[in-house]
Amino acid sequence: MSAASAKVYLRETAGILTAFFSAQPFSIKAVLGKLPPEQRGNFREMVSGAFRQLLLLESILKASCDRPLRELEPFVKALLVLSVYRIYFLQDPDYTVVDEANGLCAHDGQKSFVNGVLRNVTRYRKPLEHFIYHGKDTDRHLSERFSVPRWIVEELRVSRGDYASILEGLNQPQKTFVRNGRYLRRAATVQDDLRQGAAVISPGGFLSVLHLGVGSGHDVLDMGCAPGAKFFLLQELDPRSLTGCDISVKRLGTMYAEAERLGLPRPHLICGDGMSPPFADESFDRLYLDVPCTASGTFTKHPEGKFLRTPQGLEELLVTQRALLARTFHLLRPGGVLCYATCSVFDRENDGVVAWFCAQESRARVLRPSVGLEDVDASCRHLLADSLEITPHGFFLNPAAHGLDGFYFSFIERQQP
Ligand SMILES: C[S@@+](CC[C@H](N)C(=O)[O-])C[C@H]1O[C@@H](n2cnc3c(N)ncnc32)[C@H](O)[C@@H]1O
Repeated sequence: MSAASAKVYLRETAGILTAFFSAQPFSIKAVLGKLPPEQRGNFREMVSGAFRQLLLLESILKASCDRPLRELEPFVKALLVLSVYRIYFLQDPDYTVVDEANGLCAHDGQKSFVNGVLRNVTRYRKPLEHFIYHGKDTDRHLSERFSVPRWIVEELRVSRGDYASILEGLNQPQKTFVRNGRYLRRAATVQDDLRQGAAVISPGGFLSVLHLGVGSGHDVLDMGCAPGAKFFLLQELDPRSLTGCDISVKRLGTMYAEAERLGLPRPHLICGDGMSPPFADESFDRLYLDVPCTASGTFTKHPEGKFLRTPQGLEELLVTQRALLARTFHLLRPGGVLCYATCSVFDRENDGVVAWFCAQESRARVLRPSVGLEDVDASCRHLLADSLEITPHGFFLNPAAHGLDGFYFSFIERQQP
């Protein structure tokens, strides 16, 4: 790759980090869309890697910088974080990193400051372990080791004995899965897989849809359906009717082209709010409810999410999740089944919501179908087998075992009166 083209993805990565440090909105997806295809992999690696290790990178920088990091211009901080990531995690040659950081500086003042800090980083280089706290405060140690805000460590610790392993699993690069029809396998090269008609889906999403018990005589609703990973698998199961509903017209809009790409009939989609659903009660036999959540199970894929979520945001989501479950349950016919799903690893968003709901709705009963893996390619079946846990109210794809996306699902039947 030429030096000039190398700079494009570096500049874009620095741009994303600058926006983040300035508390401005940013879109990694939008940048991916405008980069030439051959630069996307480098950009993705760089931006995900920097967010994955952010707290550790900041610790390294603090040791080499004579000013508090919060006083640095966001762009300069971004450039330094990125450079330290390249030096420590990509083992890029020091001189290339310094040279390319220089090339992105706006003026000589920036250049000499960046040079000075990076000179300290490389001259007094110490192993990564040196920058991690190793004292008695385990939460602090884990927060620094896995570069995750402390509140996330605490949220996991209160409900999961294996919280350290989950944090480790979530800090790995993503493993992508795709399906062809109703068959799941590891992606080879995602772009090639997509060209050949595969669809990306998380292992947990795949298993939850297949075990909802959709039959040819069923009317099915997918609430919170966009952009459609589970919807299109539901469509493959060929129910009597399938309706997708989502509050976001923009997200719904992408689903028609995706159906066409997959060779499926034009989907029946309705823009509506699950809090006041545009359907009569008792209209459906099966309901897939993919609620908005912290998406903490997808920090492997979107490590920036670790820093965008907040404890306050989690509390608000819990209120929404309970309300959506309570409201949509009435859309089921007696004997119907709802799948409550999240891509969260926080127990309060998962079993916590289902337990709360079952305690106040006498007609709700948790079902425990046996979740088989026969539709999963033999070469990766063990990954799912090791990761799938039965919880008090549902099933949990645990990232601890192999770094798969965390996912939770529970099947709740509306009992006959
Ligand atoms: C986890 S995402 C769904 C992912 C989707 N099921 C899939 O498999 O591709 C949650 C979705 O819920 C939608 N949503 C959030 N609040 C909603 C509400 N009150 N009513 C309906 N949809 C809502 C969001 O727009 C978002 O598309």
